[in-house]
Parts: sequence; C-alpha cells; structure tokens
Amino acid sequence: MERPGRLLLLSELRVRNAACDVSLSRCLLTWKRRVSSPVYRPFRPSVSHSVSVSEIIAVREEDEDSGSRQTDDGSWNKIEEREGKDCGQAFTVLYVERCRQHRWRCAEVTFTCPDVALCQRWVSSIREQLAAITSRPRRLLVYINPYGGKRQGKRIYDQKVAPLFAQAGVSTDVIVTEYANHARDHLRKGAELKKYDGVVCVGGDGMFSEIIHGLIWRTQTDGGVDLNCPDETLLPCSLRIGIIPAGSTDCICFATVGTNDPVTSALHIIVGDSQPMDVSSVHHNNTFLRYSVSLLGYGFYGDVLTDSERKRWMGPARYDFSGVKMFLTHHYYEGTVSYLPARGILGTPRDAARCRSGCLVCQRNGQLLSDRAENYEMDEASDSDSDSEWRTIRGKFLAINAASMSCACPRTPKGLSPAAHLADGTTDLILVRKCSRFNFLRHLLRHTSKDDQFDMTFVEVHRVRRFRFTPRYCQSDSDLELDLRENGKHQIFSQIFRDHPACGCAPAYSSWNCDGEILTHTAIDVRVHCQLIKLFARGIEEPAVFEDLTNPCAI
Ligand SMILES: CCCCCCCCCCCCC/C=C/[C@@H](O)[C@H](CO)NC(=O)CCCCCCCCCCCCCCC
Ligand SMILES: Nc1ncnc2c1ncn2[C@@H]1O[C@H](COP(=O)(O)OP(=O)(O)OP(=O)(O)O)[C@@H](O)[C@H]1O
Ligand SMILES: [Ca+2]
Repeated sequence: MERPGRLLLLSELRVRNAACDVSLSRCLLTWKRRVSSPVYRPFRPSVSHSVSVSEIIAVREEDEDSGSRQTDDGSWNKIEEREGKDCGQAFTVLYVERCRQHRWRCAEVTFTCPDVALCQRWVSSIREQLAAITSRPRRLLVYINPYGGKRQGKRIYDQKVAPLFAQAGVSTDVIVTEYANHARDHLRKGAELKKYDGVVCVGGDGMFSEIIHGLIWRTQTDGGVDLNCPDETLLPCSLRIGIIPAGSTDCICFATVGTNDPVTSALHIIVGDSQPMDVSSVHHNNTFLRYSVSLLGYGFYGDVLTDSERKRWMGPARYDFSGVKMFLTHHYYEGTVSYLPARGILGTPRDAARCRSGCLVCQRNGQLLSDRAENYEMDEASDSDSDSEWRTIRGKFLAINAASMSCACPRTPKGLSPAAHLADGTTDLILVRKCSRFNFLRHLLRHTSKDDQFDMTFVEVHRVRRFRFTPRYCQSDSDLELDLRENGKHQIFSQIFRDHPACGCAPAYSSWNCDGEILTHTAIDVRVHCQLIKLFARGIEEPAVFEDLTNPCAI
C-alpha cells in the first residue's frame, strides 16, 4: 500500500448517514467512521476504508436540488432511495474493488457535504489528482470483432465497457470489423495513430493477433526496418493495447490479467496499466511469416487448430471436439529442432516461481538484454553466428510447442508452461516425443492439475531465445510433396498427400498453430523480441494476504 503522503483535504463528511473523517492525499482517499462515544460503544470498531488515487475511476457530483442523479441508462434515481443517503450536497467516487479470482469491479461511495463550496472543493481536488496521472489513456481506438467466440463482442462492449469508458472520460473511436484482417489493414494504412493513447480489441487471441500485426508492421515500416530479415532488431511499439475478452480461448488476456472478464479488462485500461510483452517473429527462408505472443505449436496443437477451423460454427467447443479427435488420431511427426539456449539470464522453465505483477525476472532480463544489445556483446546478428551455442535434437514428436508466456487459460489455468515469463525475452520450447496414447493423456491431464507436466521421460523443455524446425518428410513422397507446397501450386494434391500419404504411414507433416492461426510453412526460424509491445495490464496480481471478508464481492 502506498504511503499516505501530505494531506490535501481533510473534512467531516457523511457516508450512508454516518459521520466520517475523510482525507485526500496524492496517493490515498480514506474515510473512517467517527466513533462518537467510545465509552458507550466500546465494541464497535471504527472501520477505515482506503482507495489508492491511482485506482479511482471517476468522481461525480450528485444533483442536490432534486436529490437525484442520472444513471448510466439515462433514468433518474432518488439518492436517498438508492443508497439511504442524507439530502444535501453530495459527490460519488467510483473506484476499483478487487473481487475473487483476480476480478475487478467498479464500486461507488457517496459522500454528503455540509455545504456546496466544500463539495466542489472535494470534487475538483480529486479531479486534479486524476488529471495528473499521465499514464491514463484519454483517447482510444477500439476494434470489435462481432464474430469472435460466442459472437457476443458487440453486446459485451456496448453493455459492459462503453459505459465505464464514458464515466471515466475516455473518448473512443469504435470500428466494428467487417471482414478478417480489417483491423490489421486499418492499423497498417488507414488509422491516424497519433490521435490515440492506445488500441483496444474486443475479441479473442486472433483479434489481438491482428492488432499486433498491424501495429508492429506500422512501427517497423515507419522506422525503415526490414521485416523479412530475421536478424533485424525490431522497434518497440509505443501504443499500448487493451484486450476486452470475447473470443474462444482468450489466453493472452487470461495470462496477463488473471481472468477473462470484460469489466476487469476495461478497468485495467482506464487506470492506465502497462505490461510489456515478448513477441516472437516467425520466418521461413528469410521471408517473414507471422508474429506470435502465446503458443507456436506443431503436431498436436497444429492438428487441433487445422481440424477446428472447419468447425467454427461450433464456437469455442470446436477446440474440445478437435482435441479429442486428434488425441485419438495420435499422429507423430519427424523433424529436427535446433535452438539457442537462453544464457546468462534469470529463470528456468522448471522454476516454482511464477511471473506475476511487477515480475523481477522480467525487469532484470529486459534490462540485461537491452544492455547487451547496446554493448554489441549480444548483437542480434551474433545470435545466429554463434554456431557453437546452437543445440540440435532430431526425433519423432507428438508435439513441439513454444510458449513465450505461460499460455494460461480456462482450459489450463496454470498454462502450457507455468513458469514462462511475459517479458523476459525467451520462449519455452516443449518437446513431447512419440509415446503411447496413455502416456500422452497423462501428460495432457497434468495441465489441469498440480502435477508437473514436464516431469515425464518423453517430455523435455528448454528456455530459448531462438529456434528452428525442419520437418523430415515421408521418405517416398517427401521431395515431390515439398515441391508442391513450396511452389504454392496444386493445393488439391497437397491436401491429398497430407491426408493420405502414399506410403500408408501417418502424415509426414503437421501445421504450425501460431496463436490460433495456421502457418503455411512447416520449416520455420523463430526469434524472441524482448518486450516489443505493451498491454493495458499489470500481470497477474498475488492474492492479498488478508481477504476482506466484509467485501460482498469476495464471498
Ligand atoms: C483430458 C483433458 C486434457 C486437457 C488438456 C488441456 C490442455 C489445453 C491447452 C490449451 C493451450 C492453449 C494455448 C493457447 C493457444 C492460443 O494461442 C490459441 C488461439 O486462441 N488457441 C488454441 O490454439 C486453442 C487450443 C485448444 C486446445 C484444446 C486441446 C484440448 C485437448 C483435449 C484432449 C482430450 C483427450 C480426451 C481423451 C479421452
Ligand atoms: N468481421 C469479421 N468477419 C470475419 N472474421 C473476422 C472479422 N473480424 C475479425 N475476424 C477474424 O476472426 C478470427 C477469430 O477471431 P477471434 O480471435 O476474435 O475469436 P476466436 O477465434 O473465437 O477466439 P480465440 O482466438 O481466443 O480462440 C480472427 O482470426 C480474425 O481475424
Ligand atoms: Ca517470455
């Protein structure tokens, strides 16, 4: 908790008919019930409430003449009827209240003042403090995907988010997308980004992916960076991104906020939180393919995605359906993985510690990596040159997964790689070798329990800065197949080879699942760019040591 600091105001005001000492400093708004006679009421505790100024959403003057105020839906409510308040000059403070499981709510407290002048002093003092917080966004560009998840994006934004933005005085330009990649292309070419303090996407991980592709492209193009060169150092994007979850997995929201709740995300945006995040670039033969922030998965997760895309009509359940199907299909793939281990930085994928709000590992590693880049000790080009550092593993794999962050989501609340960090400049490369169905099921099940999913003989995990994958094609058809794919022709034949290889064995290659999008190439070169983007989030907060049992939200 922040120290109270010098008091700006101290008055006796009434809250719910009770006299309170109310104080405002630069950091805290505090109200404490006055105990009129401790002799007669010795057991009545004097309850004190404090709200950090940084978590005040807005302050609103109540209409004293009519003893009523206008609600968000435009109707008028009697103040006394609503909250049992005194008649008199009053103002209401809206602030962040923490609920269970990392959820935030917008709570309200109304203070009644003895006179108008005092009320106005309070309102303007609080407003001055809020205006002094420069990290808060004033103007946002919002993209809504009306077809993500359960197709509720527009309703969620209109009913739950827009009223909060309006109360907090955040102005918005809203675009409801009309086709896939509408948001990405608008950010690349059309949007006048100078006008905004951030970009918000209402949708799932695919929608977030569109936003980062648009923003990263724009930033690099403006800065003259060659996107096709995997060794280029990318320029960080200055605009922060907010995610209002309305997709099927929403793993980026879940792993950066701790819950998939539109109101919580809107409040993190309003208070101006900032969470840096790593971004992996994916190249094939010096050609840029895509960026990834969560999962790059070949084999199982690639196959689940490919199968599920044909079942979009099922909504979020498509992943479970295809998951079971691909589990039963039990395909394995041969190939070579080479990687550059992350050296000289803090953390390993088997750590018990987790990346949490204000993570020191992310701060230290971010600093270390930028210092090294500046000193040319860790010149980006030298990564690829230092061949002695590269490790190579050849084998048959059920899954090859790279998790740049934990990938926690409701399906696996601890994530694919529970100890991965949001902003440490590394990705966790998880190799699941060919094993029995039973063992693979044991491995999958451990994503949903406390047991360690890496503590199995057929699973290995490495924290890396860069990796490459080359598939080994089915012997009889590999060259022909490769040619067909590389030339981008005869897609029909390509599909036939894929589903029914002539040699009768399992398909020779899978596809990469890149944050929920299918990649067109199987041989890829991946490099992590430390803290390339920033989100309106603060990482998952540790639960408070003492739960506030009087908080109705917490029960
Ligand atoms: C038996 C229960 C096992 C539960 C195992 C749960 C593991 C779930 C791991 C989910 C990892 C999500 C990582 C995030 C990826 C996102 O960038 C991406 C875009 O949104 N989402 C997906 O690709 C969506 C991927 C969704 C994958 C769902 C896989 C479901 C597997 C179910 C296997 C059932 C076997 C049952 C045998 C009888
Ligand atoms: N207006 C639109 N019409 C069709 N597709 C769209 C439109 N706007 C965006 N898209 C595309 O829809 C895809 C899925 O969107 P989104 O990520 O929001 O939901 P999801 O796939 O259900 O959730 P998740 O990615 O979390 O699994 C994205 O790839 C995006 O490019
Ligand atoms: Ca990382």
